Amino acid sequence: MEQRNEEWKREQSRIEMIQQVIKAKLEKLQEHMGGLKEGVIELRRDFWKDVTINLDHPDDVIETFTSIKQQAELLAEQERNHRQSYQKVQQLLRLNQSPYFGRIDFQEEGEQGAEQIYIGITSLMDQEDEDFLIFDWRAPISSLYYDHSPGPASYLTPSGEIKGNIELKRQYIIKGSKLKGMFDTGVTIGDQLLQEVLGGTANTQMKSIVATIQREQNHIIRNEKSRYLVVQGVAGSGKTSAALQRAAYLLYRYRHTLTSENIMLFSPNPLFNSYVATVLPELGEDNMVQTTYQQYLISRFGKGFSVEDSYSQIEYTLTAMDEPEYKQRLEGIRFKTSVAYKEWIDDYVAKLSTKGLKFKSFYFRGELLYSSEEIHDLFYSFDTDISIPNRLKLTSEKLLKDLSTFAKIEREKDWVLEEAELLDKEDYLEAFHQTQKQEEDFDDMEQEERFLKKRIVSKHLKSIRRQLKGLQLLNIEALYRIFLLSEHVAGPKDWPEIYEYTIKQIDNRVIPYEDATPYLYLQDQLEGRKANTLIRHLFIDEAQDYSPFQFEFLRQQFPNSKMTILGDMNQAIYAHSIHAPTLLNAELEGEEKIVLTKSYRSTKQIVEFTRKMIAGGELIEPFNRNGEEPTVTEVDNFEALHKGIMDRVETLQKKGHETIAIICKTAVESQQAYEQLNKQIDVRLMKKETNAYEKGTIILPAYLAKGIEFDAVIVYNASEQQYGREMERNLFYTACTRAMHELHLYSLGICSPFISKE
Ligand SMILES: Nc1ncnc2c1ncn2[C@@H]1O[C@H](COP(=O)(O)OP(=O)(O)OP(=O)(O)O)[C@@H](O)[C@H]1O
Repeated sequence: MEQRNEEWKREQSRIEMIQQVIKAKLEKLQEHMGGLKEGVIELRRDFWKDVTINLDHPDDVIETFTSIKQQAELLAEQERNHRQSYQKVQQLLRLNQSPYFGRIDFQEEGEQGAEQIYIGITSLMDQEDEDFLIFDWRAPISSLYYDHSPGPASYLTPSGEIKGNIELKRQYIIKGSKLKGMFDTGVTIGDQLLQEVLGGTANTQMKSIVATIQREQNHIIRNEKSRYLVVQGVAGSGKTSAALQRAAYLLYRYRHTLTSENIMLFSPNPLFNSYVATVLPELGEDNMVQTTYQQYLISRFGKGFSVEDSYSQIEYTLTAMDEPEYKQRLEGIRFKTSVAYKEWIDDYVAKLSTKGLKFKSFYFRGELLYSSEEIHDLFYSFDTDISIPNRLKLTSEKLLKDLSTFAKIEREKDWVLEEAELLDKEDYLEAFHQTQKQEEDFDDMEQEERFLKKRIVSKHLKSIRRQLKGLQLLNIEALYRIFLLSEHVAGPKDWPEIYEYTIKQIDNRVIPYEDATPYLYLQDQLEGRKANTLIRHLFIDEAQDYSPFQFEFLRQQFPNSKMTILGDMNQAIYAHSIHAPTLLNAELEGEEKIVLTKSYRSTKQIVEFTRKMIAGGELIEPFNRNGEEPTVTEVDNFEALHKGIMDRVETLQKKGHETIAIICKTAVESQQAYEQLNKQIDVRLMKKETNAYEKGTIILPAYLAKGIEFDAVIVYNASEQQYGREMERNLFYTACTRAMHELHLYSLGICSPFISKE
């Protein structure tokens, strides 16, 4: 005890020493920044004073230009300096609150004595900038802390492996610069600390887990070799957490070549996007680019079509079982997301190389300029060995050349002069300015008129030019329609009904969700891929929801990206992904697979209850945190259902649970539940457009709860009727696994067969 007290005092005084260092560094930085700020202000104010402007001779112009450039560079440099110092201040302030969370004493082979390595969210040097007082958690040596227990250990550095012995491994809880807890740990990273973290209340924003990263998660975070890193992890195993810390790791590891703009996250919905958006800033990094697949599709389609959203598709598959075309729609969804459908498109594209492409016609002021037949003939006049996109390029180039000649002739026509007379004052003014810029010695009036005529014709040709330059010559919609109707090798039995449904939707300017990817894929095959080369690392969360076709599409869109693909087959909830191949189980060349089986989110009782709902669930290992047994209550009318739920909400609130989710199967059910419950308790309804939520009691459909967690979950109606079909199993499992501390199920009539009666 005595010894422990001594240790405690020693650690507390080290924290105080660190505080002193931080204080001194902050003072120095603030002084420096004050100077910088004044410098920037002064530079901005006197910018023009310090440049000599002389435009009399070409030499003077060059000199003036150089002088402005130098001044601008100086200003940019000072501003950059200021920004960097500001970031340093932020980091120091963060460190001041909680300087580190871990320590290892490492005796390196061949060295005298063990070195004490303190680990925090960022590094700190001593006053003299000679030794590290704190190591960044992402530094090579810090991996010792995550990967090893006391005893022989090694870590990798860019110049090779370093071996040695860990003599001590310690964890700290430091709040407001005070030591609140200290544990010497064994095999896993601080069961005790993890207990404490996981036992806390749910947050409306995800938290970073750097202090308690587990060994298997550390492998995901630090993996650098694989082109595709695929993580199959059970519900609550920390996939999303690992992904976010991995992004922070990559930004650190490749800090000279990679920025947050080069990393992109595809997440399941906007709500999830905002839920995870604070993790990277908490770690002192800028957030990465975040999107959803739906947003990506919409950005590609533009205004021409409205793209059915994935949730409308789910709502349909979960509610429309009694409709006559239901079976065919489902069959259509499964087929159109498969690789077989992609192969149909590939065959079609191959045929189009020699004949059959449909082109747009282009009109100028209501009159036909280029007919689709004319463009067709021009296109097929080029050698068929040249790819379709390249022939489109040649066709466009030729048309653009013709267009210039056409424009010159058109400028002399009467309509142009007539239109010129109707121009605004601004147009004239601009024409005047343009004329002033010309060096030729023309009559000004003549110049002005020429300029105006050119401008008028250009304005009318702008849209045509843009389309030609963008190689948008093809009528993709017509081609997709023809494709649907053409002869194919064996496909689904009800193909005619399936394509008729699609055509009906397209007639109404709607692209069914299952057709959106194939449509764009066809377009890209023909027009050439619009590859995004800025993104170097792509994270795909909830990867079980992506079909093999969608993945192929993404791979083409991001050809230079490495990918981290994370998901859980048991949470596949789309009609195309249930018991079907998805991105998660695809065989990818250059992939590495990591399986996570331990669940951290929920109590042991909840994990033991939910794992019986799925095949292979016995492999899921709960983290040892105890709580109450989940409950199942069967009632025989809605009144009793609502009464039971309301009483439960009250009890949960009294116990101090802050986020309580009443999870329904669909949006329709959520709306009905809301209308009933809202009359008596304070609840909020979450819809697909919702992109943030606050603490309190909320009602939402299961598919919107994906990826998120709550203190307590109440399943609104866990009856056999609602969750009885095989395709509803995963949705049910997903809903139940959102609970951290308590799970309660209410059922109108007999409860779902997915609940084990043992
Ligand atoms: N090493 C860890 N230390 C502390 N908390 C952790 C750790 N790993 C996971 N958690 C916590 O467990 C919960 C679940 O993590 P996360 O959401 O990342 O899991 P997931 O695998 O993406 O879950 P799901 O697939 O069910 O959405 C979160 O509250 C997270 O903070």
